[in-house]
Amino acid sequence: MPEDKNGRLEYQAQSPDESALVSAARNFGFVFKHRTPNTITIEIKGKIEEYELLSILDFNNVRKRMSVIVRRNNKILLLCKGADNVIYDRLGPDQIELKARTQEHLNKFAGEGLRTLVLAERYLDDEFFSGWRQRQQEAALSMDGREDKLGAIYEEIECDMMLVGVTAIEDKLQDGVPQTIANLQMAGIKIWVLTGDKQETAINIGYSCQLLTDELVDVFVVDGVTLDEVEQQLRKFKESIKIINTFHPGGVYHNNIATANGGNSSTVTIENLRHNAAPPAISVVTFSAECDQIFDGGEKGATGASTTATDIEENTGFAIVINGHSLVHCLSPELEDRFLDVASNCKAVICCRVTPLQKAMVIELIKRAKNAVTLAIGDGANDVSMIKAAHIGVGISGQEGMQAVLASDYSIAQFRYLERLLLVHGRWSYYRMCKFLRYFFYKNFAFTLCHFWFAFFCGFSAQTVFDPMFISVYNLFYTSLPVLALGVFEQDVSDKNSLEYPKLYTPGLTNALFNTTEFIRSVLHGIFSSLVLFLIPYGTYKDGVSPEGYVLSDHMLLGSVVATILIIDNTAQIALDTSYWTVFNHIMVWGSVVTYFVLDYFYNYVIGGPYVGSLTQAMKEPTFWFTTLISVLMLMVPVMAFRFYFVDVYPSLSDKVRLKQRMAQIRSRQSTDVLRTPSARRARRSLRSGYAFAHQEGFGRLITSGKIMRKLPQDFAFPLGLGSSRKQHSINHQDSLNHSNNSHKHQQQVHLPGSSNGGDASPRAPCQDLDTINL
Ligand SMILES: Nc1ncnc2c1ncn2[C@@H]1O[C@H](COP(=O)(O)OP(=O)(O)OP(=O)(O)O)[C@@H](O)[C@H]1O
Ligand SMILES: [Mg+2]
Repeated sequence: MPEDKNGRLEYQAQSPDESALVSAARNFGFVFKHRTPNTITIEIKGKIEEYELLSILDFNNVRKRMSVIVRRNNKILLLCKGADNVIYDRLGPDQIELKARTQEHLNKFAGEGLRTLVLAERYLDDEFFSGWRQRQQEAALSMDGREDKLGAIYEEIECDMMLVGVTAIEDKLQDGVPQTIANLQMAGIKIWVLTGDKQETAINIGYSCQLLTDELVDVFVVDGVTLDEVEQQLRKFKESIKIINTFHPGGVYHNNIATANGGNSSTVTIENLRHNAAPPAISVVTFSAECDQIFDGGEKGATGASTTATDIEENTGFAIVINGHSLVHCLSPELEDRFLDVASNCKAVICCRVTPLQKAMVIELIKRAKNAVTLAIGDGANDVSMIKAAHIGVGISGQEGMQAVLASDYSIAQFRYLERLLLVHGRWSYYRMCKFLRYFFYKNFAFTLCHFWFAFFCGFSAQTVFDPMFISVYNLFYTSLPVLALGVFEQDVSDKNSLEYPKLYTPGLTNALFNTTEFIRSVLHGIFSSLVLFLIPYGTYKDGVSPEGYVLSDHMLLGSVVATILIIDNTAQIALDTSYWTVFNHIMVWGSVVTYFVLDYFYNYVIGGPYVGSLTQAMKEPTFWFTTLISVLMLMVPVMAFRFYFVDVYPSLSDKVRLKQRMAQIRSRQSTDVLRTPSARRARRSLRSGYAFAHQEGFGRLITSGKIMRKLPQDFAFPLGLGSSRKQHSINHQDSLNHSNNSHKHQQQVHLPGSSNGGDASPRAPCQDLDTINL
């Protein structure tokens, strides 16, 4: 539809291709002026021409073409545009030379990454057309199988056409696509591109978004027409992979050894990388982070998650490009295993000329056969089925309309925001959820099992150790909000660092933060806590008498004391777990303890609960305070020792990044608020000497000066203070190894072909080496 905007014609089109074409024609002096339901008016070099519009043969993704039938000067003309292979199959005879020349142009355009459309025309005689129209109207009115019937009728008329020519439209990548893909790959996510474009265009896009690189050993192209051909091609590729793996043990084979995965997985699918301001989005990317299955025969080693990611990224191996007609066979039950086997060995998978249904089928296959978590991202109506099929559907709102957005779970405005969605929000969400769960199990086991131990001392009489009111509101009032605040606000590293170190994402892929082991650990921790919580007060108060001669060994007093220590322990525990303190966390955590005492008083004294006076009496005696202190120390010291040991000796990437973040904070705080006081100067001096030391010996000795120790969060101060320089050496060694790999990679990235096509001149270099975290 042409629209007059301030004297200039603007076009509203169903597809951005079309608006680009009519705009270009307008700029060359062929203006699409006006349109009514039955007429089209154009202006050719100032001369008005009017066409009668007889019929529109709509586009769909199966037909991959569309036509209009128009009449002018009593001649009926069919004009058709569509995908090259589809139009070529429907051309009349005797155009061999024209076809060959056009094919050359097509290849050239597609090789440059342009979206091509082939145009053709056919003059129709009146009689044939009226007969056809009759049939078309009948088919259009039929109640069942209308689509198929119309398809067959369209087929009748869209044949014997004359080739007119070919158009090519630049479909620019959106900003930041190569960078986003690189970072997501580094995060251990596997990417598949599913596009309706032709093979050459798809490969070119693959290069410009750096999914395909010159580092690849081989790019396999599957274009077989029959099942046998496709099978043979797949078999051949499998052989090549085997041979190369044998001869390049440092390459892909290396991955086989090092990939470690808990058997779970995650796959992600993506669509549309194109620029909003440019013609339409065409690419679909599928991600899969199935580390253990990606590499054939990969042994499950004992390596950690970050190692897995390193190995994935080092896999320069293979890429596979599959054509739509071959994909049909690849998705058949006979070949799907073989197909997945080869695809899993490839760093990049690109499927071209794929129909919307096939996009969904690919995802279904990955979900089913790989047991992977999939994410699909796309912007067009042709991505809707894929977005619906994937576990997580992301729609990009852009020029291709809102269908994808409406079908999706998340919608974003640009492809590059996916990085933040996954690496920041996705990661935080997982981290929060796991911490929440671990704490939740812990606190409930610690609470519940006190009754179990008490059963041994109350003759299994089913008497409860706590006040029934306490039991009812323990989870509701005293311990729910702190863990909720943790579940909402917690973050181990900042968003900036999450993006800077994509490998921080990998624990999620391997379910490292909450799994059976973690569950058992929480339960054991709960059991241990409940033992201390019950037995220490029990031992203390068993035959207890106060100095004034009051008997302290009664059930209610014991119950009150255990409950109080339990609440204090829960609070201390969540305070230790919280690494990101907001004002809400403070209110919830400390407020919970205060609430406990206030409610206990209110319930017993004001409402008149049965435990009136028990806690008050206990609190009057030093015994209570010592018991509380000893119990809390016994509960917290082992936990802290255990955590500090691991943070210090086996720091995860997240620990290291947190430390770096913390140091940066201290530095900026040092330089701003307390600059001029003598103590600040001393602190800075010690910080500096700490740094000097840290550079030589790792960060182990950094915290030896008291000033800094107070500034670090508790879970860092101790481990660092206790740090052994021996271990730090090994960490540094590992870092330097990573560094050498990484600098090698960066060097290679400079030479990537098509990086200039990315529309992303100064991408943020993916920073994934651990040694940047050096102090
Ligand atoms: N409006 C149209 N008119 C005629 N042909 C079209 C039109 N839109 C697309 N085509 C042809 O049909 C093919 C398939 O289109 P489809 O929408 O499935 O995928 P795409 O837009 O090329 O890619 P993507 O899957 O990345 O969106 C296109 O490559 C193009 O050749
Ligand atoms: Mg499209």
